[in-house]
Amino acid sequence: MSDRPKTPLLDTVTVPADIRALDRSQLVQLAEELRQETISAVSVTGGHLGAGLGVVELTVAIHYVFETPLDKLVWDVGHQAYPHKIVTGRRDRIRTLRQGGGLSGFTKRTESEYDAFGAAHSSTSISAALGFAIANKLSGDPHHGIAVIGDGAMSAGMAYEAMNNAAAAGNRLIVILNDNDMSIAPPVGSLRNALARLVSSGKYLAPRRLAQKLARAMPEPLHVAAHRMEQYARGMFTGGTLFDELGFYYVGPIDGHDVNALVEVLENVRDAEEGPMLVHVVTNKGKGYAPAENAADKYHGVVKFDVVSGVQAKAAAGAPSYTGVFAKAMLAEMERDEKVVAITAAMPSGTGLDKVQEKFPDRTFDVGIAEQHAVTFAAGLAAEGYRPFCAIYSTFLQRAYDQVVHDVAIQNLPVRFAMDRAGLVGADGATHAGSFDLAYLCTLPNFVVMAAADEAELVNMVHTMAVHNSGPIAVRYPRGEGRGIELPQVPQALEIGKGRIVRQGTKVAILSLGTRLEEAEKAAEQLEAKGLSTTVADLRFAKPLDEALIRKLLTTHEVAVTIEEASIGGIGAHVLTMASDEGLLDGGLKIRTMRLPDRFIDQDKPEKQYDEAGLNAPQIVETVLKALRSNSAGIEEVRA
Ligand SMILES: Cc1ncc(C[n+]2csc(CCOP(=O)(O)OP(=O)(O)O)c2C)c(N)n1
Ligand SMILES: CC(=O)[C@@H](O)[C@H](O)COP(=O)(O)O
Ligand SMILES: [Mg+2]
Repeated sequence: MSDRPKTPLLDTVTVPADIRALDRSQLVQLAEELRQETISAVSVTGGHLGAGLGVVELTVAIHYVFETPLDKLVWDVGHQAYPHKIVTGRRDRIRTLRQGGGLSGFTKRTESEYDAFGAAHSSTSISAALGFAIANKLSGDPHHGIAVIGDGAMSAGMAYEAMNNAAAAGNRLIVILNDNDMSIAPPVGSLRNALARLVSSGKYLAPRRLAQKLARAMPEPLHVAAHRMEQYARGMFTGGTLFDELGFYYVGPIDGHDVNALVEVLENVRDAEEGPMLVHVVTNKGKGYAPAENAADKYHGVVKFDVVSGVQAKAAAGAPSYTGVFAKAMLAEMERDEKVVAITAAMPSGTGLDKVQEKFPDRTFDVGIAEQHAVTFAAGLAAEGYRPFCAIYSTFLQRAYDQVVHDVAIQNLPVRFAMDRAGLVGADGATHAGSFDLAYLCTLPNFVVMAAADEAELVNMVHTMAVHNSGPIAVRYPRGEGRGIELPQVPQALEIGKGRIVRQGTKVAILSLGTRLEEAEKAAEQLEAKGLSTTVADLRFAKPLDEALIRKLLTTHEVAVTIEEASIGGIGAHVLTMASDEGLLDGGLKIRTMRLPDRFIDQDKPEKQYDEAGLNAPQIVETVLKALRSNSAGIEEVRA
């Protein structure tokens, strides 16, 4: 248990009104105590640390200047909101972060009135804050919509869609750009250079401040001319024009760790008649905690750690992660075929492509937080004969669905999709669960969709994708470790649409897709022990179905159960559709589908989440027994 820091001033703060009751001269101390409390809390919970440490002063200044929760504060991604949670009535629960029944690791409307908008997927904050701003303008409410968005999140198109529409909000919309020159990895693209120019032009603030003072001192007609001069002053000296052209009044760059400077600027911005405003603050990710500041990733995501040394708890040496196996398989494919290229959307380490980038820097592309662009960029590469792998988490690929349909499926272009984090993901909770990729991909003509049941399967599936060049193909695999089984030395290309029997029985058939196979095999053991001979099949392909295998299983067993770690609309739905189309249900077959429930599952340990989802061995056994007890009407007969 890490010793709690001494926080005499923070102890007097429960909600932001308590901050606003303080003297401004006390804010520096408050910020430091808030930083120490954040470090202490995350040392026992793990989670996102660096981003939160970078916005401690900003959090204090925003809640000091603005009348939250009446002013609506929207944190982009929300991973930096732990200090915000501590000063908005949740300090007593901050050590339950990202745990079952505890606080979410992101902002969440149902958790607090101070969480104006839920987040976790990036770059939504300006759109949401604009919604609040326009609502206030329409209702005559003088309060603001405030978006705090990072430089990484600013690389997503959605941010520009929102800014393009923002002028209508006038002074009700305030965007605070938190520029720490970091995404999860260093940021990419031209925006980074534009922001760097802004930051390096520190002298800029003086001329504009001078122009402002002039503008205010002049009578009306000259005031307009001076205002225009002030606008040009901005354009002349900095890239602030980027935001000016989008209709924002650019203010910055400001030292994001100088709480007094922040308060002064935010008070001016709050009271400005002009708008929308964009305040550019410059911060350090991991600020105030040396192990984070000195880490390459600035402690973006950490497990429990020792506060004094910063050393993170070592996970017991287990099986290689699916991500690591994927990266290794990608390296082999890129060695073998120079046409194979790899694309990530700001997740090089999360997808394992950082390892690939080291070896093949010219054939590995980090496009920033831009999944839509990533997919169509890959489609362009495929159209030109390359073999692009888009490595995008299942949940983040949701953002690029139209590009998947319109640019890839309809044109039948051979883009490969490596969908990591498929299924339930544990501490990140519902926003990051990869629940829907089977539903959203298996409806698409031309697509081949696979699910790896273990890490050996994943190696063969990556190879299958590399050599499959006649249309789009996707593989899904979960977060975390594999089963610790031997990997194929020479990967084998799988026959498209062919599943496999992993255990032969006669009475019960379990049709598994993906890594629930392990639970299916356990369930088969338990059923055999009850005298119920059980077949287990790994379908491997969600699309195209192995119709011959499925037909055989459904016509030679009394009970059939499908199981997948995916929402409704996955393999179960497709097997039932095939079975009903072919009349395989007419002969009294008892078939049940097991899938994720039709609700969002909050953060918890993955095994607990799968228990809650009803997808573990005991629940498979129970499903089979209930089916056996049911009569022809499907009604469970109660034993006398
Ligand atoms: C659509 C989407 N893609 C990817 C991610 C993964 N992700 C979480 S935080 C982050 C980096 C955000 O960088 P920035 O906005 O600069 O915030 P910082 O961590 O630097 O404070 C990324 C890529 C995400 N949350 N949402
Ligand atoms: C905040 C965010 O979206 C990412 O940092 C995400 O939490 C990473 O997830 P993994 O830890 O599964 O890579
Ligand atoms: Mg950043």
